[in-house]
Amino acid sequence: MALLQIAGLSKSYDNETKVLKDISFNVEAGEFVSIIGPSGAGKSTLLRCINRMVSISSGEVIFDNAQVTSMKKRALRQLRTNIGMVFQHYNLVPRLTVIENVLHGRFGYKSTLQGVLSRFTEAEKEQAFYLLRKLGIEEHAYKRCDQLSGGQQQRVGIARALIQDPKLVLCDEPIASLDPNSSKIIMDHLKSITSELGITCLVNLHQVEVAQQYSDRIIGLNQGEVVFDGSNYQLTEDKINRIYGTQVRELITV
Ligand SMILES: Nc1ncnc2c1ncn2[C@@H]1O[C@H](COP(=O)(O)OP(=O)(O)OP(=O)(O)O)[C@@H](O)[C@H]1O
Repeated sequence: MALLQIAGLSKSYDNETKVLKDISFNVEAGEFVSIIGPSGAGKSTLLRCINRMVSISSGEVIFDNAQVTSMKKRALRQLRTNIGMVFQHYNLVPRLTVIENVLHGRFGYKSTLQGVLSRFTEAEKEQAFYLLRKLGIEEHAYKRCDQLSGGQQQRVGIARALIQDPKLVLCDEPIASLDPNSSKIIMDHLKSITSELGITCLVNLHQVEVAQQYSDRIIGLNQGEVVFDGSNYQLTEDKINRIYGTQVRELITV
């Protein structure tokens, strides 16, 4: 069975306008899937429905055989432990050190008291350093996060997601705030999460060509609907036009 199954998913924030309309697709374990589409197409909302950061208006999201749509508190906590999230603006605690931010990824496994006291095991600390080494930022472990560049901060965000030991990592425009060099470093790391660690990745992207370069599969959203679902080779100019409408030329040449 697919790791993630989405069937007939619709979302409205105001009970009037549907931001997502009858979305259906599956993601297999070990896939690297990009979601592309113009601004406002519903890409972030879709990711937020998957980990229930927003409620689902109708339809089904099934993750790892569990029905996400109806999950209550305890089940949601478990879900979010299994799903790591990487954000455009990193969502780190700026005044805390890199290593502290990474260890925050373990909070889902702790009791409230352990969390408040920041009690982490030696194995968790070793794993945090291992991940920082893998991501090439171990030397910054004791620096405050706000002393790091954007690209370095995003690598901290990736380490924090990975230390959760997730089955799926959701990335919401992970390179939208980064220069081309840092973007490449981040995309290479995200790709290796799937190719080396076997963790499934679902990545929202603005840049078509980045999606084409890195993805096993691309899903195109337009006005809340899936208008393309296929491989890079199937994403012809016609299909890109269907996804972006008239904005296509501008976006492709960015
Ligand atoms: N919390 C919210 N409350 C009300 N409307 C929202 C909320 N979040 C998003 N929307 C609306 O839902 C629609 C889809 O937004 P969403 O952020 O999911 O699109 P997106 O494809 O990720 O866009 P972008 O690429 O610009 O981030 C937009 O019209 C947006 O204004």
